[in-house]
Formats: sequence, structure tokens, C-alpha cells
Amino acid sequence: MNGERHMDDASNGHVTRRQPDVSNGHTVGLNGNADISRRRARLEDTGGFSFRLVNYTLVPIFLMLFSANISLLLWHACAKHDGSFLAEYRSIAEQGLFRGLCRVWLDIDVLSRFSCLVIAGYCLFAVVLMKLVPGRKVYGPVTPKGHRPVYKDNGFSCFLITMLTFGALQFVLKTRYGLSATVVYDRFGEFLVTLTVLSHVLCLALYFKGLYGPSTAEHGSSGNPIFDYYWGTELYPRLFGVDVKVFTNCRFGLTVWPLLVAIHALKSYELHGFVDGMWVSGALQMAYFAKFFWWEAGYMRTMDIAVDRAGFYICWGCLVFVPGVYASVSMYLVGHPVRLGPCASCALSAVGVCALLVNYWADWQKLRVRDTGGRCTIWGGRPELIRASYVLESGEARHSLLLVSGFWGLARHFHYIPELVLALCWTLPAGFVHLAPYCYLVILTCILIHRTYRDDRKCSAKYGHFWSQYCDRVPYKMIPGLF
Ligand SMILES: NC(=O)C1=CN([C@@H]2O[C@H](COP(=O)(O)OP(=O)(O)OC[C@H]3O[C@@H](n4cnc5c(N)ncnc54)[C@H](OP(=O)(O)O)[C@@H]3O)[C@@H](O)[C@H]2O)C=CC1
Ligand SMILES: CC(C)CCC[C@@H](C)[C@H]1CC[C@H]2C3=CC=C4C[C@@H](O)CC[C@]4(C)[C@H]3CC[C@]12C
Repeated sequence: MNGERHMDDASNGHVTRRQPDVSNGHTVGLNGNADISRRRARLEDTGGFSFRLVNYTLVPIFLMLFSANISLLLWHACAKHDGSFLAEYRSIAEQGLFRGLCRVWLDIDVLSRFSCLVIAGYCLFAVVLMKLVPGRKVYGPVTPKGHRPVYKDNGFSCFLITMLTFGALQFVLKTRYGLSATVVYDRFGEFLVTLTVLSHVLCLALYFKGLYGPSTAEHGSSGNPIFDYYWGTELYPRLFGVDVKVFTNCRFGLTVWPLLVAIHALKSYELHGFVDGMWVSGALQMAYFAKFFWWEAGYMRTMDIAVDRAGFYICWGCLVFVPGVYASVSMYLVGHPVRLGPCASCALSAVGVCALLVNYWADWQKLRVRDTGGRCTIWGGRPELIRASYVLESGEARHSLLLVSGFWGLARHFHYIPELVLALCWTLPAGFVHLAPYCYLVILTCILIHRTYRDDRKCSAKYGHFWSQYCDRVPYKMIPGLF
């Protein structure tokens, strides 16, 4: 498809029917006008003191501490304790939990010159690609304040160029200088702590930028600085002409993850030669990234972009949690080569590819119905639709389509099941000796289950009784007949 494509306004998560934005399960209502006190009042309206203390302060603090520590401990367990959390726990507990944990952090060379140079070099490279690689113009959903984000759909090309450049760089390093990019695996702890610190600096900058120098009208404070830092103060920030969320989510998180998978596969090859478990896992992940970038314009309409603000959750998450936790399966496999044999390799690959296709197909059905105004076929028949209306903050009425057939008729978030099955397929090669490689799967399950609730709340606030109608016709959140 060439030329401009306008995204369905309906996908904007910030338009509400009768309540402020409750998309995160927190009553956010942060749609960017300057009336901070009004928003604070909204936040305070949502429950008693203890409810607010837990939801807007304690949970964010817990998540920030938990995610930072799990990213590092996962690496530390793999690097120093053969992937065993139990051994990791014992070695930390020996010194007293708090002291032991601090030792893990402080023993690592933070902001080392090497990690800073590699990270800065990569960021520069990614930004140059973002700017120079051509792509058709696509639009994000219009915000209630009338902002329509514009994107260049060049994700797939940037991904390919990055992977090819990595391959060429590795070839030159190896043949000319005897060096290898696998040094990133050897010194990954340094990278993680450096990324952690740099990402906090970015989040802090974004926090103040959202309050005092926002790029668009979608900004503001909830009145609670901790929650604001965690959730963000601006929806579509730009820094030096760069769209921050496109950079953090797509050009960093979702690109560094495949680079790490490639580095882990190389390291495994250097250590053990060809190990089919690593290659099955790596190939399935690579197919997942290719699918992601092929569909990147669709991703620009999802909650991550249209609802979640640029704060710790999304930005720090994509800069540190994705490289640290999402890429941890292949990191674990480096130290634990598992030979699957041809039958298991083929079975896992086949199930994984089917899961990937189903997930893509479900996302595609939703986009297709919206793009064609329902004039398309879904599973060979005319789509069953609910023509839902909703009202923008400005009072303007809009319409949108809710698909009730295809995968969207099985359950309201059926597409999360293939997402999980695929992740399982690329994790199973790790075997069942340790829990560490299953961290991603466990965390992903929590994120997706939580997301089914978040999305229901968001859509119910947006579509009101149309959403109730949809829920009556499709009563299950994720697993037909069960949940
Ligand atoms: N690996 C990971 O960590 C994660 C991966 N993912 C993947 O990302 C992809 C997108 O995620 P997802 O959570 O779905 O993001 P979305 O935000 O795109 O999905 C939900 C949105 O789709 C619209 N919608 C809901 N029901 C219908 C329907 N019946 N018909 C038409 N539109 C509907 C609503 O938005 P609207 O306002 O437009 O009506 C709703 O808010 C998936 O493939 C998922 O598996 C997701 C989360 C985590
Ligand atoms: C407490 C926090 C540190 C948690 C951070 C979570 C985020 C890093 C992730 C939350 C949602 C995730 C994603 C959503 C949808 C995606 C589409 C998929 O095709 C590829 C992965 C992803 C971009 C994924 C990436 C991580 C999150 C943003």
C-alpha cells in the first residue's frame, strides 16, 4: 500500500464517553489541558485515601523497584549462578538481603566508558535511520485536543538495515580485528546498569518536559509526582524532533531485543557450535520481530502508543526491561545448550509459526474491518459488527466498529493466547531445570491478563452500552469458555 493512510480516529484511547480515561486501571484522565487542579480532583475522586495510596503510590513504587531488580537479578543469576534463582538468593541472603542486593548493584561498573559508547553509538545510528529511511506517511488516532500524530512507516526497513549492519559489523570485527559483538553478552551487567541510570535521566527529563514544555496539548499532572513519574506527564513527547515513544518502543526496545538474540546465538555458537535449541528459539523470536515491524503502523494505534504516557512504565520499560527480561530466554540458553533433535525442533517451530500467524491474523482482522468500514470478509463471511458511537472530550460525536466475528467473536482478547503460545515455544528449548528462562513468560502472562482488564475499562468508558453489548455477545476476556 502506498500513499497516506489515515488511522481510525476510533482507536484513540483518550476519548471518553462518560468518565475520564481509566485506561490503566488508574483513573488517569490526563488528557492534556492545563487545568491541573481539575485533573487532581479527578484522581482524588477515584477512591479513599488508602485506595489512592496503594494504587497511585505504593504499586508504582513496587513496580519500579521490582522491575529494576528483576532485570538485573535475572542477568546476575545467569552470569554468576548458572541460571539458578535459588543460588542467587542464597548468595544475596548470606550478606543480609538489603546489603546483598546493594552489593549486586554496586559491584557493577556503572556508566562505564565502553557501555556508554556502545549505547550512544547505537542510539545515534537508530535516530539517523529513523530520520533518513523513507516510509509512507501514517497517522495515529486524533486526540481529544485535536492532535493527529504523524508517523513514517519505516520500521521494517530500519529493522532490516539494523540487522544487516550488525551482521556486516560482526564480520569486519571478527575477520579484521579478531573481535566479536558477543562482548556485549560478556559485559551485559554493565550495559544493564548503565541503561538503568540513563533511562531514569530520560524519564526525569520527560517528567519535567511534560509539565513545563510539552510538545502537544496531551499533557498534565495527576497531582501525585510519584504516579506522574511512573506513568508520565505527556502522551506524545518529542525531543530534538524525535518522537520519543517511537524511539523507545520500536527503535530501541524492539530492535535491541533481536540484536541481543543474535548476539546470544553467536555466543552460543562460539562456545558450543551449532545447538538446535538456541536456533529454534532464536528463529521464532526473529519471526516475531519481523511480524512486529511489518505491522508497526498497527502498533501505533495500540494502547502503548495512544493511551500510555511516556513515563517510567513505557520508556524505562522499553529501554531496560525489554533488553533485560524480554531477551533473557536466549541469554539463558547461552549457558544451557539444549539439543532438541529434529522432531522436537520441527514441532516447536511449527506450533510457534502457527501461533505467530494466528496472532497476526487477529490483529489484521481488527485493522481490516476498521480500514474498510466493514466492507471485507472475515473467515470467508461478512463481518458481524457493532457500530459504536462515542463522544470526544470536545463533545464531538464519533463512530467506530467493533468486530464481533472472527477471532474477536471467540473472546475479547483471544489474540493474547497465540502471543503466549509463541513465547512458550521459544522458551521450551530451555528445558525445565531452572525458573529463570520462564520469567518472561510469567511476566508476559501477568501483563496480558492485566491488559484484558485495562482494555475492558478503557473501552467501557469509551463506548458505554455498546461495549456492554459486545461483552454480552462475547462474554469471555481471553480464553473461550473459561476466562
Ligand atoms: N509481548 C508483549 O509484551 C505484548 C504483546 N502484545 C501484542 O500486541 C498486539 C496488540 O495488543 P493489544 O493489547 O491488542 O492492543 P490494542 O490496544 O490494539 O487492543 C485493544 C484495542 O482494540 C480495540 N478493540 C477492542 N475490541 C475490538 C473489537 N472487537 N473490534 C475492533 N476493535 C476492538 C479497542 O480500541 P479502540 O479504542 O480502537 O476501539 C481496544 O482498546 C497483540 O498482538 C498483542 O498480542 C500486547 C501486549 C504485551
Ligand atoms: C513495570 C514496567 C517496567 C513494565 C514495562 C512493560 C513494557 C516494557 C511492556 C508493556 C506492554 C509491552 C508491549 C506491548 C505490545 C507489544 C507488541 C508486540 O508485537 C511486541 C512487543 C510489544 C511492543 C511489547 C513491548 C513491551 C511492553 C511495552
